[in-house]
Amino acid sequence: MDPAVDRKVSGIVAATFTPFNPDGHINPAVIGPYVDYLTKKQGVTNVFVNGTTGESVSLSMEERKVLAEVWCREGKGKLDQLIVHVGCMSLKDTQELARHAEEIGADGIAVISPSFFKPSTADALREYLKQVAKVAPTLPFYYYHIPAMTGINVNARDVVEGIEQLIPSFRGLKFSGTDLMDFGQCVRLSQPNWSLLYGVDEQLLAGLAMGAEGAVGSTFNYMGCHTKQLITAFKAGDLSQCRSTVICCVLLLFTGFNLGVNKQLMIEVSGLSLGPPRLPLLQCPADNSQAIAKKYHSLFPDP
Ligand SMILES: CC(=O)N[C@H](C=O)[C@@H](O)[C@H](O)[C@H](O)CO
Ligand SMILES: CC(=O)C(=O)O
Repeated sequence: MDPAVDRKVSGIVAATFTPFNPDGHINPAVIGPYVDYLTKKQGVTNVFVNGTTGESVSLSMEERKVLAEVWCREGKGKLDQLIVHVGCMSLKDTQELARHAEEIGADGIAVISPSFFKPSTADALREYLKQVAKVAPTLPFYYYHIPAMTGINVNARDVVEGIEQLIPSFRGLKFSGTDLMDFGQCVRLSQPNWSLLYGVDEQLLAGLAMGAEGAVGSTFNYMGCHTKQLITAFKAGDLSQCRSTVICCVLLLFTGFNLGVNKQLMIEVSGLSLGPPRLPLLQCPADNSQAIAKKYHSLFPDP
């Protein structure tokens, strides 16, 4: 088989949280136990480091490099695929992180659009992505579409159509949008060596129905096992089983869910010392986090 096709990402990919000390510095010492928790307790062997969940845009370049390095080192021999998100506001910084990811042996890079100065057309964004990919040509390249966070009004289908001509290392898309028409068009345009990864966890069933081959998400940090069951049920055509997992996910995330709550829930479920998020995000108040952990345990009882 073509090695690129063989290395396709499928199944679930956990978008990792960044561990901080209470004083606000990154705490890479937690990454070793974090890898063991994901692989042994959640059955998750793919990670997406320094993404939205990892608060990458609130991290310094140096912090992002250290985190990527430690994830690569600790994940060696334990993780199947480690994708590093390298997108920054500046092309130069994004290129620097892309080169760095290649040097440290990551399995792929993903890039979000810059969002302060926004690309006004799909072609502008494609040109930007091309300039990033060309400095790390050996690494599988994924476009990370997340319009609710970037505010970019460019359809993913317009970005990816024919992009393999511009970016030979292009290998797919992480689609964290709710526009399933747009996602469906990406599926239609997909090439055999692309991975189409869906990124709105509470709508994963719809993403799978439209043709997603895998998913990247924050909730797989603590719902990895349940989400794997959902994917198995989907493949077996058991839609009622799929719906019951999805409904639990929707119920859990329905009220007042944000990254601070999400991180605290991971801390409660996993016991890992991930610390508070970084400002401007706020730590979840204790009464709120206990209530959500209780809800989690009632919706997803231990087997
Ligand atoms: C905005 C955001 O962080 N999106 C994540 C991935 O892209 C998702 O995994 C969500 O955290 C998840 O779907 C919960 O809403
Ligand atoms: C969820 C996700 O993919 C991210 O944190 O970037």
